[in-house]
Amino acid sequence: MSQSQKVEAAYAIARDVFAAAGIDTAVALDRLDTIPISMHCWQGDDVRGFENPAGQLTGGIQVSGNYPGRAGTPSELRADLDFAMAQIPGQKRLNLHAIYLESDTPVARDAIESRHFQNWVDWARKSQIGLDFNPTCFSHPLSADGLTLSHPDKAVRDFWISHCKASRKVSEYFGKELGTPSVMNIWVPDGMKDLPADRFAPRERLAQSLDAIIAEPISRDFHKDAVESKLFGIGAESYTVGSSEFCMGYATSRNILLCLDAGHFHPTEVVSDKLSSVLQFVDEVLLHVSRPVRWDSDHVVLFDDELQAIANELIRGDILGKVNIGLDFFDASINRVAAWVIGTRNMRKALLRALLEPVARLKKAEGERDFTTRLAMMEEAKSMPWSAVWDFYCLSRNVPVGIAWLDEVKNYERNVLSKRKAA
Ligand SMILES: C[C@H](O)[C@H](O)[C@@H](O)C(=O)CO
Ligand SMILES: [Mn+2]
Repeated sequence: MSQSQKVEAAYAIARDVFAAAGIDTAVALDRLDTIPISMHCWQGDDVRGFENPAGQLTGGIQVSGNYPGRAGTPSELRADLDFAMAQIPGQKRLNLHAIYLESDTPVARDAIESRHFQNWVDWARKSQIGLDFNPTCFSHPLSADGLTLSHPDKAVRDFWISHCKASRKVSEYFGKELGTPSVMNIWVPDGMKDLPADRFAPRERLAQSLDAIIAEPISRDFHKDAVESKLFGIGAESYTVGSSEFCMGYATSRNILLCLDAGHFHPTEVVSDKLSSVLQFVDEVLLHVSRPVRWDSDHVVLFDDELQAIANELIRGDILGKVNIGLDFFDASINRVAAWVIGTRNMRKALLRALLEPVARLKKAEGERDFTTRLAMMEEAKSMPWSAVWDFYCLSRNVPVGIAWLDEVKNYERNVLSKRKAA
């Protein structure tokens, strides 16, 4: 029996097991195909971008590791993305930051235009994927004291307001060109290392700046605004201007998207439990699926309990139409392409498992207050043969089955990454 035949035979058995539990695996796989996952460009080059790649990463985030083979040019980054995406089944998008612009001459952040991203748009069109966007409010001299949109100096605030306004235009362009709205997420690092004497004024200024940014209406057919909260950053341990309450209140009152980053909350809080709360008050959410290890460390997403809980919420709550799935991690201690593949395949795998859950039966048991049945079914679902369905999914979507993708990545490392000049 060939490897493919073994995968198909295992799938045939699994399909019958799931059918007996009332689940149609073919329907689940078709649905899985349509769920976009927005991969973040910044895993490929340690959040350097092409504006000033030699500059320092600031804003209280940090990439550690020096694994060889980092993408040093836009073409290298796109080649790495092409390669990574070919190892991952299902619909993908790409999430770009403003510092990934391309220009022969220096471009100030407040002067970025859609033409600086034309190569990305052409690439996305060819790859048949949508683009998402982010203004970059860090790694810049005018963010050096840790404040941007909430800065007390109006000139500094105005600079970042202009950058975010220009970014909205780029985002709108993406949506118009690619026929799928671009979600533009505003995250600012603003905060203070030590106890502030005035917690009010910076938040008041941040709200005013954001109001100025989103003042011009842009059709949601092309562009969607989101704000991302955070608990703390390096150098902003005592106070974060864009806290969870701030962003939740802002997104709710201005009718924009709220971005929930899995690493941006107190250690015992989980994003999976927040979705059903925040969606009572905002009509759309952006997820930054990440993995905090003791702090907002942005480790590669694992196939762990919280990832599964997030995926289960998306399916059990029937909220896929309201939640944009994005990833946010950056690890330079391992092969960066492998990091994308591991994290994104894990997200997709968790979605598959969630789609194979007997949701109707679970809800029925709960409705009848039969919590014994609910718990028993949830536990049995874990050992259902979902992995045979996953292997078949990969096989039928022409991506490597099991760990076969690692051989591909190792070859790519040998033939491409190891020959790179980028330090
Ligand atoms: C690079 C991203 O914009 C950044 O990771 C942001 O989303 C964040 O999570 C900061 O901690
Ligand atoms: Mn994030």
